Formats: sequence, C-alpha cells, structure tokens
Amino acid sequence: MIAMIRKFLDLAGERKKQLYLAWLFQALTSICEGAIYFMLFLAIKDILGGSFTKEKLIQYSLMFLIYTVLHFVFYYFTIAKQRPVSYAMMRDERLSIAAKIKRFPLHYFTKDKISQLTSLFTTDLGFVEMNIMEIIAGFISSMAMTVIFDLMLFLVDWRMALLLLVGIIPGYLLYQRFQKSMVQCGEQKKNCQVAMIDSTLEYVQGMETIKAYQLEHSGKLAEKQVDGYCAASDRYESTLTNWNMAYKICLNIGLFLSLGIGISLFQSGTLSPATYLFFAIMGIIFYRPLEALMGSFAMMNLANASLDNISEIHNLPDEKVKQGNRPFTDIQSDVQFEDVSFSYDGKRTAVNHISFSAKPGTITALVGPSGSGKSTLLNLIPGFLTPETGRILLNGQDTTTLEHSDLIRHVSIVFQDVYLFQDTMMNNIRMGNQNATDKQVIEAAKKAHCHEFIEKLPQGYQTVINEGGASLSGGERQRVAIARAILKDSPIILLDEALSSLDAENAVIIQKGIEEMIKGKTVFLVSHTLSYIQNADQILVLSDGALQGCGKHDELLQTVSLYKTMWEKENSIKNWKLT
Ligand SMILES: Nc1ncnc2c1ncn2[C@@H]1O[C@H](COP(=O)(O)OP(=O)(O)OP(=O)(O)O)[C@@H](O)[C@H]1O
Repeated sequence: MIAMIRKFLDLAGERKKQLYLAWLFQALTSICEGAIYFMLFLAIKDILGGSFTKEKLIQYSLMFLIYTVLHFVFYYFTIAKQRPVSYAMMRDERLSIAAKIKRFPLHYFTKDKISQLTSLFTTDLGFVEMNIMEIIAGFISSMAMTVIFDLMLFLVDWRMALLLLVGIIPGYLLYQRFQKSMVQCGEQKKNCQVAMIDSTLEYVQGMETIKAYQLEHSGKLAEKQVDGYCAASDRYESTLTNWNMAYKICLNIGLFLSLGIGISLFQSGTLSPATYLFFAIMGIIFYRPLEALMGSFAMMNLANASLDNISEIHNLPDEKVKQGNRPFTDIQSDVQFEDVSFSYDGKRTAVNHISFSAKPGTITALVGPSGSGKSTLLNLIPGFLTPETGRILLNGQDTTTLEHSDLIRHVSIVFQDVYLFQDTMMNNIRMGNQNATDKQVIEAAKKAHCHEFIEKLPQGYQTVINEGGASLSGGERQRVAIARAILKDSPIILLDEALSSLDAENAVIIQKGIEEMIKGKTVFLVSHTLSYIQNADQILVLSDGALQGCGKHDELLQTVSLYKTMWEKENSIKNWKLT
C-alpha cells in the first residue's frame, strides 16, 4: 500500500499538498468516528456506577452535538479536497501521455502498442481516477481508527488492551503470505484474461474467414479461453475468501483471550464491569479497520498495476530525432541521400548504405520486393526516422540541422491507408493547410477529384465523417488525402503505394488527382506495379534494404536482373486468365 501511495504521489506533482490535506481530513474524520466509542465507555461507566444524572445527560448530549458537527466538517473537507484532485491529476496525465506519445518514433505504433495505449487511456487512467482516492482513503481511515482505538484501549485498561492486540502479530504474518499468494493468483487471472480477450478479438475480427471456411475450432478456442478465465477468477476469489477467513480468525484470537482472561480479572476484582463491557464491545469493532484493509487488497493490486502501466509510458525514451534550428524556406528542393543506413532494432538494417539524388521537379520511383525498405526510406525524408549513419541533404543542407517544423512543412505524404478524423469533410481537407479558406479547400478538392462525391454527401462539405473515415470507400479516402496534399502545396511529395488495392476506375481518377498534385514537385513514389512508374525520371530498385540499381525503366531492364524479373512477372500476371 505504501509503495502504491508513493507511486501515486509521484504523479501528483504540485498537487501533493492538496492530497496531504485531503488525507489529513480523512484521518480527522476517522479519529472522530473512533472517539465516539470513548464517550460510550464513559456513559456505560456512569450508568453502571449510578452517577448518570441530568447534568451528565446534557453534557453527553453536548459532546454528541460537537462530535456530529466536527465529523460533518471534516467529512465535507475530505470529500471536497479528494474528488477534484484525482480528476485533475488524471486530466494532466491524459494530456501529458498524449504529448509524450507524440514524441515516440513512428515505428513504435504497431497494432499491439496501439491496443496497449488504448487500454492505458481507458482502463488504467479510468481505474486510477475512479478508485485510487477511495482505496487510499480506506487505508488512512483504517490506520487512523486503529491508532485511536489503541490509545483508548490503553487509556482504559492496558492489560486488556494488550490481550486484544495479541491477534495482530499472527494476523500480520498471515497477511504477508496472503499478499504473495494473491499476487500469484492475480497474475494467473490476468494472463487468462489477456488470452481470453485475444482469442475473442481474433474470433470477431476473423469472422469472415471463419464463416467462409467453417472454422468451428476458432469458436471452440475462444470458448476454452472464456472457461479458463472463469476458472481463474473462481480460483482467485476462493483463495481470497480462504485467506480472509484465516486472517479474521487470527485477529479474533485477541478477542477470545481478552474476554476469557477478562472474566477472571473481573472475578478477582481488578476489572470493573464497565471496562469489561467496553472491551467486549470494542473487541468486535477493533478489528474492523484491519479487516477492511484485507478486503481492499484486490483493488489495491489493480491500482498498483495501473500505476505501473502509467509510469512505464513515462519512462520510455523519447524519439531520438536530431533536430536543428536552421530555418528552411526554399520553394524547390533537391534531395540527396549520402550513404544512409537505418535499423529499427539496432540489429537488422532496413536501409543499407543508400546514396542517390533527386533533382527538383523530378519523379523518383522506389520498387522492390516486400520488406526491401521502400517505406522506411520514404519515412527518413521528413525526419520521421533519423539515419543511423549517412546524411540526407535538402538543397545541400543536412535535414538533421533544419528546424523540424520547416522540414515537415516541405513534405506532403499520401499513405496507402488514409486516416480521416471525426470532423467535417471541409476540416479534414483543411488539415493540409490550417489557414486555407473554404474556397481554397473546395478548389483543392476539385483538383483531387473528390468534389463530386463530397457534393453528394448529406451536408456536402459540412458532413461529419465518422472516426477513421470508415463510411467512405478506400478510393474516396485516397482522394481526400490527395486534396490535403494539394492544399499543403509542399515542394516534396511522398506517395506510399497510393494506387494499390484500388479498382481500375478509382485508380484512373486518383492518377488524375496525383498528376495535378505533383506538377513541378520533387516526387518519391513507392509502387508495386511497375507499369505505373515506368515513365519515372529515375527508378530505385531495392532488395533487403540495399540499392540494386538506379536508372530509367529501359536501362534497368538491361542492367538489373531483379527489376527484369519483376517486370516479367508483372506482365505474365497481366496475361493470366481463368482457363
Ligand atoms: N515498425 C517497425 N519495427 C521494426 N521493423 C520494421 C518496422 N517497419 C518495418 N520494419 C522492417 O524493416 C524492413 C523494411 O520494411 P519496409 O516497410 O520499409 O519495407 P517495404 O519495402 O516498404 O515493404 P512493403 O512493400 O511490404 O510495404 C522489413 O524487414 C520490416 O520487417
């Protein structure tokens, strides 16, 4: 628990003071709640001693009144201080993690990492926000109550107090073992849960294939994982119950001892009936806060795991982008690669000692087998990745010395997968240039051949696109991306398989949009279809990250065997028909 509180305080920053204040009020509330039992003892003593007069009644009534007012005030401040802090802290966390992940390298965002981040933003931050203050408040309350109870008990009769405390030692030892065993059980439960989520997701995402091939075993696997999770949860709960019972029994040893020995002390005349009665009542109440600690263990474990996930993101190193501050405003760009190499993992090179140059206004096509490094090479140009060795020069200036925002402004990118945001069509295109007027946006849309389909949408340019642009076809999304790039009007344009997976009609329309977009620009184009790029000014042939050849189509057919083979294969597919 202490470790969890420390982790939480680490996130609190300047709000630490507010937290301490909230916890102080929580302790005062609990002390108030505990102190009422002392009044009860005094009242029992007076009643049994026959000294309960009218004045005493007024005295007790006043004390109860003061207690109620104090309890109310402390409770009010506890709630008022606690609630807003966790919401404000998690708001800050959400924003700071969002800012942090923006600094991660592009290749960090694999499917796994995206689902991990989604779970962090929804489950972990949400859990901490909703529960952690309550868990810590419960702990502080338990501790404050235990301390105040101890003081009272020792004040009334130290012998009986010691007897009542006897159960705490075995209880504590048991708690230590309980923690270890529950962590193990919790791990197993979590693993089963992950396996269940994975197989259920696979089941849902693969539904098309499952139906087409009648893969009954896929459903069975998901069923098995669901059963596994249910069994693990059952095991977790029954282990928790068993430990809980053992812990309660240990604690209550003190109660039996104090009641038993209390009788003989009473008989020997050294213990008053009021004290015996008081310890009998306190014996039942005394262990409640300690039992509550045990009960909150599962929640504490989950909060701990969520806090670990949050700090794990904070501890990840930022992207190692070498950023300079030299301004870059040239309207045309000559791009030069000088012996550039890059590796994602520091072991396998994805781009290996590449050198070439591209003159302003020319088209450079990148071709090669899957995994040969084409996309990696493209991502090096706008600085999404930084070369490990070698340099990329823009008009003779090393890109790593340039102001990053200037560099990004000089490059437009059209990826194969286009992401549209949940916003109007107008704003989705305007992302290419935030200062563009509506007229300029529409102009760009016309050039990109998307005006026609946008006009047909229910509210035209004001139609809100759903997240990711799922309501639009692949071809329509591509055209929006081209409109964005036309609006951005950068001297360098990167096209990463912009024409793949499109039908012939869409490909023709998009090609027209692309022609409009690339006029006078320095273009880098990745394509798997050689016939699309055979007129490029130069074609780079890549294999395993290395440059196999560079030149025009006819030249490469003569000099680079890989290119020749790719061309022949493409032509043989063209002639392929069902027999
Ligand atoms: N995010 C990443 N993390 C680690 N390795 C990566 C990552 N992206 C690509 N790679 C690896 O780098 C190499 C080059 O990949 P790249 O995507 O650049 O090839 P490509 O020629 O564009 O492939 P494709 O034509 O299939 O898109 C491959 O071996 C690939 O597995």
